[in-house]
Amino acid sequence: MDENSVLNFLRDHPEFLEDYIVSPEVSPDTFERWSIRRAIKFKIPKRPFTGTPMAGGWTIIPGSRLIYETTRDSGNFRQSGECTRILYEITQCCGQIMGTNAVELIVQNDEGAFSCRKTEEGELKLKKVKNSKNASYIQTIVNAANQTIGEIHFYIPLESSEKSIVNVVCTWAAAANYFSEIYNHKSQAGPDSLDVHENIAKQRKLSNFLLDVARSIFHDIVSMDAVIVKVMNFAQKLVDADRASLFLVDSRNRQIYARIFDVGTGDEEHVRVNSDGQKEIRFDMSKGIAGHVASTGEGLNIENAYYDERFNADVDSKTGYTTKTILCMPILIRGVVIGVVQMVNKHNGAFTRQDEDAFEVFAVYCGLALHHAKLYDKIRRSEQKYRVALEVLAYHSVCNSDEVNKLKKIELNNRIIELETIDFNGMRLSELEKPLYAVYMFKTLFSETLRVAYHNWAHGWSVAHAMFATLVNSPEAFTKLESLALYVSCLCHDLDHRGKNNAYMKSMETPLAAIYSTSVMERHHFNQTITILQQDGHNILKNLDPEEYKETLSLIKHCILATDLALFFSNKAKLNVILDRGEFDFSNREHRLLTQAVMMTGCDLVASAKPWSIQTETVKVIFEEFYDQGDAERLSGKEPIAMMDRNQAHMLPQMQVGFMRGICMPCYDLIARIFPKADKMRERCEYNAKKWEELAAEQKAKQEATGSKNGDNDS
Ligand SMILES: Nc1nc2c(ncn2[C@@H]2O[C@@H]3COP(=O)(O)O[C@H]3[C@H]2O)c(=O)[nH]1
Repeated sequence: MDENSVLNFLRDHPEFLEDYIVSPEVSPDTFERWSIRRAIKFKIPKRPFTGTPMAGGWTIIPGSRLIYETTRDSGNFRQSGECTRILYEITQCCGQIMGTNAVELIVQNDEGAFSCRKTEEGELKLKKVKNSKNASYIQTIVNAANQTIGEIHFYIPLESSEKSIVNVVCTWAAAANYFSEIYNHKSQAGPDSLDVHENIAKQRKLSNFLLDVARSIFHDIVSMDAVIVKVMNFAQKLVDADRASLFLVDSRNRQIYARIFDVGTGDEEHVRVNSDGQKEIRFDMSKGIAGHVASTGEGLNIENAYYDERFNADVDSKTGYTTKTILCMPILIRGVVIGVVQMVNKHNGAFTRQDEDAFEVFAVYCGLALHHAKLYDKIRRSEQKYRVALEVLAYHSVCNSDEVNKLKKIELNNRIIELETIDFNGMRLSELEKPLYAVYMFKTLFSETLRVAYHNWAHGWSVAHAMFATLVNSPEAFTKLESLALYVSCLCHDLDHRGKNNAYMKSMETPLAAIYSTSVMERHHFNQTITILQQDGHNILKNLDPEEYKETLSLIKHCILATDLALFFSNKAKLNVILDRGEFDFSNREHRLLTQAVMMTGCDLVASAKPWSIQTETVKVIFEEFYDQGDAERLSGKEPIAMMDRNQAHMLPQMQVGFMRGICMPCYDLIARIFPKADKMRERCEYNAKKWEELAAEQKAKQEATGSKNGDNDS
């Protein structure tokens, strides 16, 4: 058959030709190449956009839905090709919109340009482009890193309006592709853009998390340690570290201590939260990577800790853990380093630049949480102080001097009989008499129950008197300011005492115990002293110059706090050692302060050095107060100590022996070593101690004779 007869046959039998063309004999590539050649040859006019299925069974779905579905599914595509497939679909979409097949996708990568075609099985095949055909119009598609990731070659001329349609579609496609890659942080456009996407995906996770942290800080007001642990835990996972810890700066001692340590070991967050930086992990700021960052305020990324001379290996030796890589950032509040956060041992390799960037953001959030914690504590403390101030105000509301003078002039009988009947006419009382009668009725009803039996003004006076008697007999011992501080401290050392001791304040979680963590009552007494000094007409120190004023206040604080018996034992021990070594020197500031402290205790316990009759009378009221405290403790379900338990009253002499021998005698022995003239107190205390021992012995004998615990016959 010659060429003509073949052509005639094919013309007469079109189905034969079509069957051949659509048979496996002709590959899709060949078919597509033919269709492109045909379009070029005949400049086939564009068919109106009909929305009908095109070659390959691909149906136009208007606009973004197509892009959405393609990019949404891109997450399920294999690593290689999901970007190419999106570009291929977009190319087909653009061809459809332009009503032509004469479009071809060319993808670019490091190896050059490739033409992209679809096989019958729907696989995309890339074929290296040897010589580019002269396309009528080329639409480029770029990624977030502004790199060309593909070109759509049109082999038919496009109007400018058509070009802008194609441009819009491709721009959206690129954006959709970009976000689909970010969401799956995968990319075909080469390592750089992978970094970009990887990093942006991380940033997206980071910003979502930090938003969550901010929400928990400002909305849930959960414990700040919980927030910080949450932040640390996420940071540790984000930078893929094995351990994380938070160190706080103790600027007074130039040390840092672990507030949160070992975050991230095991499933649950194994966290040790030290509210006040207990001993476990604490070291000088001059040591360690943490110390260096805390001192310099600059972050460090250490690849091998043991090769870095700044590294503090002591902690490893304590914990048995081996540190290799460290990422450490300072936490700053208003430019001041308050702590450092540390990530330790990245699971693969060293911490990266991205880890540093992400972690820097975390350091800010840790600072935010810590700052908030401080503010929150401050608010809580000032709230407690406010409550105490209200209590004190209620207790000591001040009336003016004019009212006081008028009230003094009004004489009331010890007992006002007519008040005890309903018929009494209160209307006839003056404005001044009413409060006076109210106080009379209060005292008549409650004076025996509500007054503070021992820690009242009489005690303050007696302690001040003891200090006066000591100072007046040793005038050269202290400076004027020291003597002033000592005397004023004695007067004020138990201001606003409530008849309860520090142990009670703590166990009952009172507002005062919430404000002061140590020497609760003594700090309150000092605070009350300051409050009085700050009231108009009450500042007896106002004539001192600023330096003297400051020195005197500091001495008053030292003296009042020294009346906390818990501090006496260490003061006594230190001073005895100095005296035993013959090193005591009155010109030494430390020695003077210790002497003042022990003198405060000596004056505070002066009842034990008074004549026996006064000692027994005083002890009576002391134990009245103790038993009231014991009753209050029992009411709240707590067992009082024997000394405060009125059911153990028979043990009083025995307890007095313990108190005199264990505390009072050592105190007066020590004072007599420094002030020989004060030996009188020691002698009197020794006498009283012996008297209590006799009473204790009698009590014991009675107990044995009667078999009853308190020696009474009716056991
Ligand atoms: N057992 C006992 N305690 C005393 C005696 N004198 C003072 N105290 C206690 O010693 C404490 C010293 O400090 P405070 O004045 O706060 O409270 C005082 C009492 O609790 C005493 O004679 N016997």
